[in-house]
Amino acid sequence: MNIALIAHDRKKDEMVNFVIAYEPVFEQGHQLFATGTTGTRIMENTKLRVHRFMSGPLGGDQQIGAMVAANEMDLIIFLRDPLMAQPHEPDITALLRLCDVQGIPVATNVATAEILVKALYRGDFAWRELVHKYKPGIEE
Ligand SMILES: O=C(CO)COP(=O)(O)O
Repeated sequence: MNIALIAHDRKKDEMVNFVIAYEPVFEQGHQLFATGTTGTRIMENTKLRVHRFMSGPLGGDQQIGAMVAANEMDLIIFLRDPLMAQPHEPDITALLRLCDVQGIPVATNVATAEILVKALYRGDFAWRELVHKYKPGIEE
């Protein structure tokens, strides 16, 4: 499963603590992706390997969005800061919109993230493997 982890600045500690708590689940054969600073913080605090895209304000959300558009991202945990405006708000909205276009499970707070990670552990997202297997190639 390809999993994206994204957190705004005032949510980064929460994200790091969350990933530490569920590290045994995340290390079970999943590929982890993150925006730049979030990924760095996770790698500094866990043994997990994370593919880091650009920082969010510089286009990282859009890079993850490109994977979602291609139906290559399976699960997103995006701890947004609901109390601070972000300069790249349009990118954030676009990413969440693409999740709705493709029907990708996305959590925007830690309570929902916990439910999704427990579902991941149970194998509830195994259907996504079929999506990968039968995903049509790029049309001519
Ligand atoms: O801004 C972000 C998501 O919108 C997060 O970016 P960073 O992980 O680089 O701080």
